[in-house]
Amino acid sequence: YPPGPPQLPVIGNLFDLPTETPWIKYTEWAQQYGDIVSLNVGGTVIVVVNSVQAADDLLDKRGAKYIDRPPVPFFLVGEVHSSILMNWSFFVLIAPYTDGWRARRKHCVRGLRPRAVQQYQGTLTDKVRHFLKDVRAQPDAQAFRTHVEELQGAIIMSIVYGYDVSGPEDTYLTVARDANAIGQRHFSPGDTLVNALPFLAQLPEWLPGMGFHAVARIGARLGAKMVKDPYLLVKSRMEQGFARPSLTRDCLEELEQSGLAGDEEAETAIMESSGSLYLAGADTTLSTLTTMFAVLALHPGVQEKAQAELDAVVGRSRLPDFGDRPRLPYINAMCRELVRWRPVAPMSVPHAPLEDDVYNGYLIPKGAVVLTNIWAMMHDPAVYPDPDAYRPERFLFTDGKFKDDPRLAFAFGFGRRSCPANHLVDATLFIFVASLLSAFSVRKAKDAQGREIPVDGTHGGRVLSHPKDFKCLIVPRDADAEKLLKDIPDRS
Ligand code: HEM
Repeated sequence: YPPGPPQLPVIGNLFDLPTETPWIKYTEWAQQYGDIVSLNVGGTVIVVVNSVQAADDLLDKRGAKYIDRPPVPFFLVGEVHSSILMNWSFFVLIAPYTDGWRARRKHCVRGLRPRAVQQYQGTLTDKVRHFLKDVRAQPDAQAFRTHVEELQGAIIMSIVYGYDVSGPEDTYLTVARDANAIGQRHFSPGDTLVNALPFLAQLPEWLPGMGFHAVARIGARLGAKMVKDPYLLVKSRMEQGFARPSLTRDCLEELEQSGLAGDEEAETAIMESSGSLYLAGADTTLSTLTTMFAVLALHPGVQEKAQAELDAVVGRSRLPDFGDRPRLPYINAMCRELVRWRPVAPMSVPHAPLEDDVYNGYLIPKGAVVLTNIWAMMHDPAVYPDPDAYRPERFLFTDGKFKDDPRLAFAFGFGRRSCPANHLVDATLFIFVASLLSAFSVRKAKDAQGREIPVDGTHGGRVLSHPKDFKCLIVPRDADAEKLLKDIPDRS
């Protein structure tokens, strides 16, 4: 196996396994042991891939081998374990490599490809403008997080189902949010014991510590509802002839054109791939967008440069749109630097090899848990000097033109399980940052004595990274900005 920290008999590295911000410890091990590090936890081999070269060699070039996911017992069903917990086999992100996963992934990729995302630019712009209006109405120092949460929910429901959520208590949104909360709390082995020791699922429920069964039942019910209800809404709207364009509608129309309308298996694949997207996209988007507020509060100079660019290109009499994008290199560079600075999935999502593999003389056994250390790749000082500094200039040429960096695609993973939503995230980030800074300035909040409250730019988390709680002030830039905000039409 690849080198790694020393192991104890039987339990191996059980007590070495980092739980909070594991990417920091994994990066330290990478410095000590090299590009590929291995651990052993009670017989399961964990392989951490720390460099772009090794990740590319293994997960991309040998992608067919690394296409599987290790099981997440709390989420899965009888084929893998003899007991049934949440039964979220619909969830593309965690699904094992099967024909069912392939069909579901195909819809996600198709529905989120660049041409499809272009079709959603109007929706993204509208939703972000409503968000600006919400912030103006309730500029409280911590409420921005709630507004961002509502924004990401509104974007996903609109793109996936052509459905406008009615507000934070919207029925469809509430079900998705509650299901997601259970999913996020039970994903990693450190979150739920049954993930580390799957045999526990077979013990009687009345035993102490078996409370996870009851939670799994709630998760199962919510998951089924989240997948089915909005899908049936789209179907009924299509029958009545007024379904708005959406990922689900497009997939169903394509099915019809290929003569497969009514095919239960094909329709289920569409329903389940759509139902996966809130789970995969909600917290990732939330973390990324809220981090931008920390960046702005911490870097007033960056904010000023961005606003100067917006004023020169867009002016003060309208809000920006996607047509402005090619002339806003600094805003584009800010978005790229955000993805690099605080990668939201720092250890990606584990892959699992379908068969034994050998790399540089080391064995990576079938069924190992293969983690990709995206954090180390995005913070490699040889590529990004002073990596913990937020510096958009990394992505600009000396003449100020935008300098793209293909390495940033790796923030969305590698190989055949890579994130299908990278174009959507890119578009969302751009319109979000450009619109926000046209209307508002973000500053550190002040305490009762008028002293600035420090903003902690570091992140916490286990699987996803998220900014630690912080406060900030979001104030309209001036009278022009107030007018722009007032002119945003109310939600229809
Ligand atoms: C900043 C935002 C996001 C980041 C950084 C991100 C990153 C990732 C990463 C690292 C993976 C695992 C890749 C791998 O296994 O190699 C992934 C998978 C996935 N992401 Fe994202 N993601 C983001 C937002 C979204 C959004 C908004 C959606 C949906 C609308 C989404 C849908 C998915 C899906 C469906 C998968 C599973 C793919 C599969 O297993 O075949 N992601 N994402």
